[in-house]
Amino acid sequence: MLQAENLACLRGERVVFAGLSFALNAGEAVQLLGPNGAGKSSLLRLLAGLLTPAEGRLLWQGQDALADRAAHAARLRYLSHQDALKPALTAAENLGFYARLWGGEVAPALAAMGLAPLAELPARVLSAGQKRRLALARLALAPVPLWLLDEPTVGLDAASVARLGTLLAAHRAAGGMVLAATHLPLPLPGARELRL
Ligand SMILES: Nc1ncnc2c1ncn2[C@@H]1O[C@H](COP(=O)(O)OP(=O)(O)OP(=O)(O)O)[C@@H](O)[C@H]1O
Repeated sequence: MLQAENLACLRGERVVFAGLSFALNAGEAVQLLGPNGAGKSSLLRLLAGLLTPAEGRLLWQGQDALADRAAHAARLRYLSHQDALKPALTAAENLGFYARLWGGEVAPALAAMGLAPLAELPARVLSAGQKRRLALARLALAPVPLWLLDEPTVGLDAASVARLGTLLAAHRAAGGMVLAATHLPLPLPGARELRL
């Protein structure tokens, strides 16, 4: 279980949010909602261990999640606004880089996001939506319990949103947790809403 207790986040000199508490159990999903600048991306970065909370605690199975940042990083996938692709590498090579880090098979992960026909194209020639799909295909590599997704469906066509829905459903059915910031409807049936 992931538990946030009384979290506060400072960016620059400003308090972005404070007194934020929630819990996420195996198989559960939360959609992070709120206007531009409300702190959704900041919360995801904080949950990913990339920002330190100004106040409060983040617990994983009842223990301080951020005491060992490497152990925390190993239990999550964080997808930011940026697709983090190397433009000169092909789609398959980009995913292969992460497969070597995390384990998993490149071909089924590409297929999960409908990218098999584009496997040998350099990432620089992919369209915006295809780049987003390639970033999302990382989720289909080795399983980890916690997915933190920042506006995952921006630029995706309907078929790709449905493919992401399949990945999300399988992840949750296996006990995985999802926190996703979004301004768009997400394929996350039964997700709770957390409004910042
Ligand atoms: N490095 C930084 N230094 C100072 N302020 C920052 C920094 N990064 C973010 N902020 C501020 O923190 C606030 C929250 O930003 P954040 O990106 O978390 O919002 P968001 O809810 O994800 O917004 P959006 O819906 O536009 O993606 C904003 O007011 C932003 O200007």
